[in-house]
Amino acid sequence: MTDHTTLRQEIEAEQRHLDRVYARLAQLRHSAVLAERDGYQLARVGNFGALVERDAMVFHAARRRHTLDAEHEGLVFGRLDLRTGQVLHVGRLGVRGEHAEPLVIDWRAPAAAAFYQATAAEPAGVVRRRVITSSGERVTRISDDLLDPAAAPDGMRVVGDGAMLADLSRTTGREMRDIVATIQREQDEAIRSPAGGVTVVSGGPGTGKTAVALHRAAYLLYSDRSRFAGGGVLVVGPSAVFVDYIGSVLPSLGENAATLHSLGSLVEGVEAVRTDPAAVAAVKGSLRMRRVLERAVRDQVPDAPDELRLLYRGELLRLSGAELERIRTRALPPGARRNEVRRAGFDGIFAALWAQAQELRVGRLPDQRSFEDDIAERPEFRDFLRAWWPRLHPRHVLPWLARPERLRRYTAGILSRAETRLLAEAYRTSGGEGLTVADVALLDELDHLLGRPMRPARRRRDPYQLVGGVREVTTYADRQRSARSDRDTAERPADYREYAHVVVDESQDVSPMQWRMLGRRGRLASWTVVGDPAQTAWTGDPAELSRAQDKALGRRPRHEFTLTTNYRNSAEIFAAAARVIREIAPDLPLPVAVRATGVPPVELVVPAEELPDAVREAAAKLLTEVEGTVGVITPVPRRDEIASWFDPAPDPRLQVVDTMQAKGMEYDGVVLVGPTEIRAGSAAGVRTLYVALSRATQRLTTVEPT
Ligand SMILES: Nc1ncnc2c1ncn2[C@@H]1O[C@H](COP(=O)(O)OP(=O)(O)OP(=O)(O)O)[C@@H](O)[C@H]1O
Repeated sequence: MTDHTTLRQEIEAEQRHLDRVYARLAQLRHSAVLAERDGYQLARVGNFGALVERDAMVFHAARRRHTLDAEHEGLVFGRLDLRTGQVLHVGRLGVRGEHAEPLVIDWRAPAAAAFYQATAAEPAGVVRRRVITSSGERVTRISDDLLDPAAAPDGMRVVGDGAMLADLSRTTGREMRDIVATIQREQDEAIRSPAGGVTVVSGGPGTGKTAVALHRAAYLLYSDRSRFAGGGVLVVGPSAVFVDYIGSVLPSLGENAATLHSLGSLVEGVEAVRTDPAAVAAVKGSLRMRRVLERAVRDQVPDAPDELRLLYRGELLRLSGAELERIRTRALPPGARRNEVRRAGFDGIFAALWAQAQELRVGRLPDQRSFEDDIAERPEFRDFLRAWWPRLHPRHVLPWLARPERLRRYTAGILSRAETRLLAEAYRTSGGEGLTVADVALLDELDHLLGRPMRPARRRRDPYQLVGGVREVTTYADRQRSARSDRDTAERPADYREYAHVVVDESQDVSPMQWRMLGRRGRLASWTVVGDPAQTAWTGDPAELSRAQDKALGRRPRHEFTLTTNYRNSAEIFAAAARVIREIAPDLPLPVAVRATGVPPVELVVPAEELPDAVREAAAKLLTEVEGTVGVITPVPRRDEIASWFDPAPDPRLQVVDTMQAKGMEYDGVVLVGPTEIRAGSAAGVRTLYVALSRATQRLTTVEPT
């Protein structure tokens, strides 16, 4: 029998299993439709527990099936032949046959762990591990590892040539892919780490930290759904470009219960994408900004009325600017939240006016209560209160920092003169350009310091509403879940900001003020924090940074994992990146890049005036050499200029990003513009260059102007 025939027979055998699975799914889907049509009476008959389970299974099956239809990804991707003779198929969701026999085990279930963890050295009862690749409902490839040859029964066949490498050689798209079929053992350990406490995953470029973080979110949602889907899982990445890139991984795993945000979009209604120069980001991100903002929130509003005049029964009642200021400061003791003690300020005004009215012996003075009612009715008095002590939004207060006189007062003794100048300049020049990512943490801090005026309660959502225009499979379990989550919503504050689990990606770039912002969202949460200190762009105080991180993460137990294999870069490309980081960290342990292409990076040096043509040509060349995406990575200040060289865009596969937006990203080909400028751009320039050099899977061209 030829190898080819063996392979075909094995593929056919897997196809038969896959057909059975899809047939069963079709049945489950059908019964879900029936269950829905029959209404919710079902829950009242028969064994309650069994019904709930069946409903849940149907719900999951249909929902996941829907996702899979959309994703065209393989439902079943693995098979384990165990020493016991048992055969398990591993897939994206669990499916049971008509007699409750497992047809597919969810990859997150304990029984599937061996698929990722078994090795030849420690086979964990697995004789043969098979990776099954399919397209739609057809098996296209299989690839085996014989882990325990001694235990292999006669006739067991071993086929294929390494699913992992085949997977790594696939073309990079604009969106990250899930790695569920080829998760490696060290990654799996981090993914399945205990749900509580803080899981810290570190590792060099391309080691799969982001992939691990996202699969971990899916794992947690599976292993304790009520806790994590009810409370919410927040996934935070550095930039909007990055969040777009990773946005489809969780849905492809059948998960829609996580919330993805960039650091620039964590505050409701804000979507900041601009970044500050490193020196400015270091000031805005410093914990000292908290003290600066504390002063700001206690300050007078600009253009506040400087006196109050009120004619009452023929007498002029008057509070001077100094009196108003005394009342204001008395009503706003240190630590009080301005928006929450507004009432105390108003009471102070009423009391002062009443005292004056008594002193002036205003004729026919009613009792104090009626006096207050009288003046509270007056529109001009209400206007005064609104102008004197308005309800402040963080977006009202942040621009106060753009006023040099105010900024000097707020920063005196806290920031150095040079830092104050940097900040003043940053706010002066930002003019109409809007907020930067670092400003968002300041807004969040202001929100915290100002406090929130009570808001009207939100309307309850109809738990049986249409989802996306299509009625979701609604089962008893579904309705229970919906009722529960509605209750949760009602019990949470209207500004629901506390999650059950927070995943922080590219954590090395989270500033101290941003850690405070994250900490507020995860006071009761468990955490997954992934990052690589060698890639940090932070140029501020490192001690302050670790203090802020420790504070956000609290005293929860930490579980640390290190990833050691670089799956992204070709060995040739990573060697170029490694040379750069070695300049400042000669002893840093670096990951091993597993894939060689035989193509070294290209280094071009061109006269400055020829730069646009050279960059365009280099990009055009890479677009012909690779099938997937090409990234043009620029120094931060030149992004818009260089993007204009590609207007109109020559190819949808091309993206122009600056070095900050390039964080966490991946392209098949990269044109890196101005390595020297990137290196000199900030105190963290070498690290930033290291990040930029480690973005490409196949081709890297650097273009240096002279
Ligand atoms: N087990 C795996 N199987 C297949 N591909 C993998 C595996 N692990 C990682 N990869 C791929 O390697 C690439 C890099 O992964 P990822 O972006 O998660 O790395 P990272 O550690 O976050 O990188 P960086 O720190 O440079 O941003 C991705 O294309 C990812 O799909």
